[in-house]
Amino acid sequence: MGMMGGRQRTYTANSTDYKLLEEIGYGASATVFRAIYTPSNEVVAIKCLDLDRCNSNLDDIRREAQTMSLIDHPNLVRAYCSFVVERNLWVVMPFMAEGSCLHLMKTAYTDGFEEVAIGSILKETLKALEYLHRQGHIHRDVKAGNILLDSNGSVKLADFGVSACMFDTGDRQRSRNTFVGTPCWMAPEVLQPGTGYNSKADIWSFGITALELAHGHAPFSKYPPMKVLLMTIQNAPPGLDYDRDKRFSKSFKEMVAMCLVKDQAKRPTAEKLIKHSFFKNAKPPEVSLKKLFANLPPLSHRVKDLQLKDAAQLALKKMPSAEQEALSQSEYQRGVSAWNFDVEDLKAQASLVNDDMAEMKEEEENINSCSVKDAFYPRSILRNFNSCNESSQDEHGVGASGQGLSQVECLNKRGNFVESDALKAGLQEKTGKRNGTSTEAEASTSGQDIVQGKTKTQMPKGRQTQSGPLLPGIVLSHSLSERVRGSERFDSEIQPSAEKNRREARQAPSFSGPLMLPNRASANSLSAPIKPSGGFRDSMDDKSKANLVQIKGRFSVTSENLDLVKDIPLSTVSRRSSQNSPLRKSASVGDWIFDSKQSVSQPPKDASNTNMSTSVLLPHLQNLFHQTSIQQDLIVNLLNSLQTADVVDATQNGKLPPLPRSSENNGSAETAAVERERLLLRKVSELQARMTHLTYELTAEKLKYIQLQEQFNSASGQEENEIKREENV
Ligand SMILES: Nc1ncnc2c1ncn2[C@@H]1O[C@H](COP(=O)(O)OP(=O)(O)OP(=O)(O)O)[C@@H](O)[C@H]1O
Repeated sequence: MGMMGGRQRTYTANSTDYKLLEEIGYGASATVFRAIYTPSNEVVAIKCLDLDRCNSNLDDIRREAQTMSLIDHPNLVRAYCSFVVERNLWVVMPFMAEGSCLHLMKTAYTDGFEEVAIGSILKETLKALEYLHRQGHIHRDVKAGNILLDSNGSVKLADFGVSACMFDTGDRQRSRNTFVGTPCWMAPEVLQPGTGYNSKADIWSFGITALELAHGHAPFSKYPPMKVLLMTIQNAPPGLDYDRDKRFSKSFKEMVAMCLVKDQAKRPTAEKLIKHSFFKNAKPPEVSLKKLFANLPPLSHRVKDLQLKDAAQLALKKMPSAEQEALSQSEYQRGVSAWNFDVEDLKAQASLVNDDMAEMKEEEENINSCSVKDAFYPRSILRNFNSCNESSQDEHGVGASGQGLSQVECLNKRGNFVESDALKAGLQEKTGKRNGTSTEAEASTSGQDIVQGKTKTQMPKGRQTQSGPLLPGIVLSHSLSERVRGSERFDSEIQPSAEKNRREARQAPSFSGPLMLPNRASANSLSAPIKPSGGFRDSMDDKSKANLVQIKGRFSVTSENLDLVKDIPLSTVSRRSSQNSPLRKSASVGDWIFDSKQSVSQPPKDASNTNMSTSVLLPHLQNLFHQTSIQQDLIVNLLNSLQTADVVDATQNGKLPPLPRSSENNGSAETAAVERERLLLRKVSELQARMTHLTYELTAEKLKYIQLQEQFNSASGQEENEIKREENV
């Protein structure tokens, strides 16, 4: 049983005493529900943390839970009690009817709040920080998502999941050299391992939160975590812009600038900051904040709307990029061909696809960066657990106990992704009632949403309601290996879709991949290496494989669209015939080489078969004749162009020594002239050799042509004879 601070109201650690109502929020590792505590009929909030997704030292969880239950401040959300239900930890807290500032902004204030409201929110938050810091704690996750509002306008800072005790020593002190929190809000010194940090890290996050409340989003929030990390370390600190943010006062801008100083030593303490003129003028929250939610639907409706939005975005993210590409192209075509398109709509759709593809990359990067991050910083996202502990209600024992808030390592962004994925899985997954209890549990989220006293019956017998105070024995009763197995099981249950997504993303064509050419010479790229195949082409269907030469941006360019025969008059040669031609382009040198085996020693089988009817043979031979004459022309053209181009090239490339300009250096001029002559001679002999080679090819082609003519003549003679014979008969 837990008590409400030092006051008399108590809360039992028994899940059957709580009726879960609708979902009111969700985060990386937890889902929060509105609930009724039946013994007193009081509305509370219950945060259900999935223990399988938290990978922490359970002793730390217990210590942290004990410590957190001792925190008591009007601007801090404290836990009434906590207990384990199935594989979840339930944390019972006061219900904050208007949810988080982040939710509120997403719902109705996408461009941020007015300065008056911001002033009140920040002042209350700063009071909470001042208290925490005085108690020796660092919150480490100050952000709009963790600032909760009640309908009377009161403001409370929540989620101590990543908080740490400044008085920690030894291992726990060292652990403050780890990466904890959400990158956008994290101070430079937190992002640089080894630097060490203190409560001033919260002041930086507080400054970022101020910008978040002012603009509706945190600076750099569109970028992937690793980029945010680098930008925070390398760039000048973000701030309110004197031109763009004209609507904000000088004192607000000044206060933000004080918080966002890179050198932590130069940042003010919470105690000092609260004395700033910006806060002196701040209005009481009940005056300035109530009107923010005056005309809004209840929190549960807002949360549902946001979930739908998130789900739609996720669905788009899951769409393989090829489909997105197709969608994008079809949208483009539809828009362009209809001529009645709404430009704004098109732009929005295009940007949606674009953004989303960027986000998909981001997602991928997040996954990668998380593993990188985890390698650098063993603790990524940490969460808070709180326990009710009847025997530890000493209000002042926080620092004295020396037990700092533990760090509870949880799954990273991937977990976040899975969480969103798991939304579909329903309430039972989130509340520790997974096995065969879905119907009842789901019913609890619909309609009037009340799960009257069903929680107990929903528990599987074997592990039913391990409720009671959060003590090591209880938590540890799930042995670590069991939890690891559980974690694996969970991963395998939920991950396939996430994994599939990632696989799909990986298998999707790389838009920045190399330029792939079809397996034949492209006449306008004489020096380009020809790749007969490529990974990229493998992912395409055969038809597009044959034609695809480049994919860039959102639209693929196919060879159909390209004039491949710009420089040399190959356009008359049919593609197929040029492919089968004995003349092919050498990939390495760009020379035309002659496959004499194919052309001379292996006369066409069809042609050698004199029994074949002339009507079949004739078009074939005509075609060959046509090809051969084209090839003859081609060789002559090529020869001519080579003879001139090579000399010009050689001079331009500086292979030949320049002729001396003055008569002063006669000796050196003579040497240069000799050298030049020598090089020219070599060039001439090279050209001669090439010419001989080409002449050989030409002769071979001529020979082939004569052979074909002979075959043609004999075939037509035979046919004539046959016709005559038939006539005679
Ligand atoms: N006591 C409460 N009353 C009302 N809403 C709450 C309460 N606690 C949490 N919420 C809502 O639930 C959301 C998620 O809660 P919380 O931040 O504790 O989860 P989390 O998993 O730690 O998330 P994150 O990792 O994003 O911080 C909050 O942003 C808020 O909207």
